[in-house]
Amino acid sequence: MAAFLRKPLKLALVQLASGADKTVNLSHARSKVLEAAQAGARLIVLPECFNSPYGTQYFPKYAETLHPSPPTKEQSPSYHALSAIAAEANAYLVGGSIPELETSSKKYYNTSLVFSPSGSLIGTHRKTHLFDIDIPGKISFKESDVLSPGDHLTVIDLPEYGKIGLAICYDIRFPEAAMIAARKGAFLLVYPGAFNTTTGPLHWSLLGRARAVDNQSYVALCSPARDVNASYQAYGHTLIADPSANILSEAEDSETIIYADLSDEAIVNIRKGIPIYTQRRFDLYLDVSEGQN
Ligand SMILES: NC(=O)CC(=O)C(=O)O
Repeated sequence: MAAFLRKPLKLALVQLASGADKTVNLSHARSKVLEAAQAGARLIVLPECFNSPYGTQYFPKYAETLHPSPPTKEQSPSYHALSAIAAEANAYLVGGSIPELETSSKKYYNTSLVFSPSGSLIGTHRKTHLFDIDIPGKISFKESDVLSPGDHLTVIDLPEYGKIGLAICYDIRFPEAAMIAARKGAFLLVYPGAFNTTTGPLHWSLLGRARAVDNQSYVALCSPARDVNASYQAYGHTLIADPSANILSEAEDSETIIYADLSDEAIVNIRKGIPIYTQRRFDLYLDVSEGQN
């Protein structure tokens, strides 16, 4: 079996505490990413909306322009900060996500930027499934009031290590995208995400483990730390699941960094033991949208 992960990798997920001040958030992200790099992490992940509070009322205020790429520092301070932080840390950096304004279409997106250890942008993902839910008496949220959905699935090659699938938060509820990334060879599925205190206890860990067991890949879910004064309270519980769906590490709800050592053997062994990869009947479910009314 070909290697999915070419050499062992220490992964760090930063459960960052962010506030209203973007400049402070960026400099705080820098110090936590450098701390993770100092501990040996070579792939470091920040949470969804890591440089702002999370909420539809905040997206326009905090949005940055990313095109044409590279943007100027005025257009996107976060782009330049993340690029510099990745280079200083000498690590791959999944820059959580930030609200993006595409000036040509005047559309807003929830966008993740990924940088190499030299500080080059190597991938982006715009959240493809928007968080529009209504659970009476608990939580109503409608990202689509402000945001537009991205229209691409994202797999990024980290040259020394292999491929990662990248998606954002609500995207995890759609197993098709995860399976496509895994079948393209991703050893890890990364989700910066901000579940809340209603859906988090119900589904966060379940979905992380489900995507791991479906795909026999590592899964990383990276949340902001909970801010009890915020209008939207993130669940926290940043976690890393292995390809057998064991939770290798899980945070509580306050700021912290969690780590895991990822190896190719863990992927190869579970795929040998429970060989669903070769047992799949794609002849029976070529087009899963067929059942749609
Ligand atoms: N915030 C999200 O995008 C998703 C979420 O909280 C959920 O799916 O639950």
